[in-house]
Amino acid sequence: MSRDAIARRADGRAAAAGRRVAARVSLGAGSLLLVAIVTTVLGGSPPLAAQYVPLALSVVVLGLPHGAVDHLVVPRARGDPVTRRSLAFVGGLYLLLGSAYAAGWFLAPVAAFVLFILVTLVHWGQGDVYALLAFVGASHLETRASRLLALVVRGGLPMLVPLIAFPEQYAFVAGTLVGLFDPGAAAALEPAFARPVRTAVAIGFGSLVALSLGLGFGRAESDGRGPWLVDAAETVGLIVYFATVPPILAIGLYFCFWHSLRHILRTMLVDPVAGTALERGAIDTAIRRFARDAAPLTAGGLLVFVAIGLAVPRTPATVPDLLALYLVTIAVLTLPHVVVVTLLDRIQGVWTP
Ligand SMILES: CC1=C(/C=C/C(C)=C/C=C/C(C)=C/C=O)C(C)(C)CCC1
Ligand SMILES: [Fe+2]
Repeated sequence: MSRDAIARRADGRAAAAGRRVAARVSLGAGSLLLVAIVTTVLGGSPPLAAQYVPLALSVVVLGLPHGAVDHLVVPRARGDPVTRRSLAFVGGLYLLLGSAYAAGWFLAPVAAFVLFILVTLVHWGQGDVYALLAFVGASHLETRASRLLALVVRGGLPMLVPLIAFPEQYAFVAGTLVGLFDPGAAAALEPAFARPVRTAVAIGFGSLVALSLGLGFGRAESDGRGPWLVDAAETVGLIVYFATVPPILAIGLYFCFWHSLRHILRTMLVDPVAGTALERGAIDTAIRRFARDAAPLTAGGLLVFVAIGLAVPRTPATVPDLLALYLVTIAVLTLPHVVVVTLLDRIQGVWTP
């Protein structure tokens, strides 16, 4: 075997070792959500003040930082150096898309909110499709159509199950976001929370979940149903989770310990320094490297939070208002983040089986 071929094989083994560590970390953190289910079922809903804690923590822990390495991931995934040009591209993307969408919140807050839910559905779904392929080895998602269906299912879990199970809290949070810009406008969303709409969503989305898991079961090799079983267990687990844990708490924990953690592991795997550390199981080294990379633009994200807070017509004063302001900040930052992650998907062949 040539020296190149030996190096490639060693590379492949190392990458597989890194993905195994990522799989273990993400599954371990996922079981935190199980704890939240058990606590809620046994002890009832935690007090409202406590429900805000994970979202508040996500400002500095996992949540906001997960997108703060967007300026580094594309060149790293390509094996290219980070250049002034690549930085300017991501900077320009954030400036253009972010400010256009921020303007949209002022001009048409109801439409901006609906777009936020749709973008989150797509983005959280795309993140899970990557994790299913790279961490779980989901060979049952072998066609692009099956991956698209998995995207809708995985993204629909956090965005649609709370709508079906907790319409009042959903409407309340929607009202605070829209109300930051136009207190009278939130009434336009009311029909979305009516029982017939929720029933239709439950039937439609439930059918998609059944279709996705059913087709996957048919495609999974009979000798290796493991990845399908993980997919099915995660899907059912997340349905139970979002149907029982109150949504502000449920989404706060999910954002940190599911979506952001999985994406952070993905960014570590494309980074030579953090990736090598993960392969050796040196998770602390990988975390320190990530924290250093993400710190400056996490602070940048906080500036966006302050800027939007100063610009909204009514100064946010209550905890729900601050949460609304934070979610609008996330919305504005997420749109360009989705473009970066979609580029990453392309480089990593997530949509080209
Ligand atoms: C908190 C919360 C909601 C919305 C949260 C959203 C939409 C979060 C999006 C986060 C993103 C896009 C993070 C980036 O990866 C709902 C569903 C209205 C229900 C009530 C609680
Ligand atoms: Fe993300």
